[in-house]
Amino acid sequence: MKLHKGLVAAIADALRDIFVKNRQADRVVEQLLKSNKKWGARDRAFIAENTYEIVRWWRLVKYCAEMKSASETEEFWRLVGVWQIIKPQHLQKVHFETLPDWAEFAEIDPISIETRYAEALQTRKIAQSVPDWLDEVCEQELGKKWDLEIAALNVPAPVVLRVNTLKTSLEEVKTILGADLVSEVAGVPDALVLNKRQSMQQSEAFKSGLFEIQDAGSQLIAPYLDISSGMSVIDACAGAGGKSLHIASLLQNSGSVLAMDIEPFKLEELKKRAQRNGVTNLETMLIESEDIIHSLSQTADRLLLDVPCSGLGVLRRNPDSKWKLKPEFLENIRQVQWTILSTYSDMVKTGGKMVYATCSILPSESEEQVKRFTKSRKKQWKLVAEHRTSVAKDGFDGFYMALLERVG
Ligand SMILES: C[S@@+](CC[C@H](N)C(=O)[O-])C[C@H]1O[C@@H](n2cnc3c(N)ncnc32)[C@H](O)[C@@H]1O
Repeated sequence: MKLHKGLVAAIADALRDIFVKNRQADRVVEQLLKSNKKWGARDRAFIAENTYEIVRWWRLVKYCAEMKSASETEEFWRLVGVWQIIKPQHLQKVHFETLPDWAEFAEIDPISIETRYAEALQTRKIAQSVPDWLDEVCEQELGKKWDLEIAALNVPAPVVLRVNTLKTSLEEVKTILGADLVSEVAGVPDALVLNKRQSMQQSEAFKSGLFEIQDAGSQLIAPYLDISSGMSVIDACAGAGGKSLHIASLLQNSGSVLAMDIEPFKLEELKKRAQRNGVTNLETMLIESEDIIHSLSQTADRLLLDVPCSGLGVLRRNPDSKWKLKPEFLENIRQVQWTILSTYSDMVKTGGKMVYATCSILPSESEEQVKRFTKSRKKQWKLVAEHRTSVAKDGFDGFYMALLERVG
């Protein structure tokens, strides 16, 4: 592949938006590709791939370029050039022979970059591209496991579909998409993984609600609630409803799903998705104050608390969150998780069950919160089971789920 100035300019602009204007990487790439219809499929793939790669390996690329930070367009051009030099070794991808002889790349010395790259590999936080504070927190909480986990979290994730059993079956979706293009996932009955990455949102099958895009680890959470037909289920941190829709399909539209959140725009998106999915047993409710929670005391057979978290378990899908996450956020979010767990749990009927879930690899957001909860509510709650998925261990995003029963 030959480097073209137009493509490098596009990647440099995207990086500037992400790192200087602090915009979300997936939005930036989506908007960039939409606004330039003249690029062909290969160009689009090149821009998206290289932008995400540089975001993922940001610290490593800057180290090799001997740059502390970047804010000017020419600095982003240089970083794109430096990435082209280290990429073949780093990702074992054959790319192109030499960097073009452009004025924008005049300051790049391939030999010193190779030397810096070899040095970088000696230090995990540079080689794996993580901020100092995050490397410390994860090492402290995970010990040796952190080495394997961060290496796996730096590999792009596959595209996984959840077949919507309200409308179709796994076999039917396999036939529609082509049985040789998808694979089943052991232990996750509605999941199909695409053998080759591609966007599915424009397909007719998606638009008619035959499947949703949802990681296999995430697909284990709704079934963990141990749902039976006719139950009333509350999903109290429903967001745009990935798991609410799954709950509705497990109920086969019987009983009820109450999807709650503090963000109205997420619930609006959920309503559209529910319609596309053929869901008829779901209502949404905006949490405007804690009074709403108290008014629902002892009403749910099942409660899902898919709490807000660091998102460290889904880093391979959102590599920019490595740079956007801050220690203060982590501290604050643990407090929010605790408040949700200790107050919202009251919505469960005695004899009912709840799942507390995070997409975090950190015990402090997960196991430790549940331990603290069961210890302080010994007479009311008992832990039935807990489970973790891990990119390093099973190839799924890093989710934690605990099933608890209300006994008093
Ligand atoms: C991990 S996300 C949920 C993802 C969603 N369950 C899904 O499957 O797509 C956490 C959600 O909690 C919501 N949230 C944050 N604080 C909350 C609170 N105090 N009460 C309820 N929801 C809250 C956020 O708006 C966010 O949508």
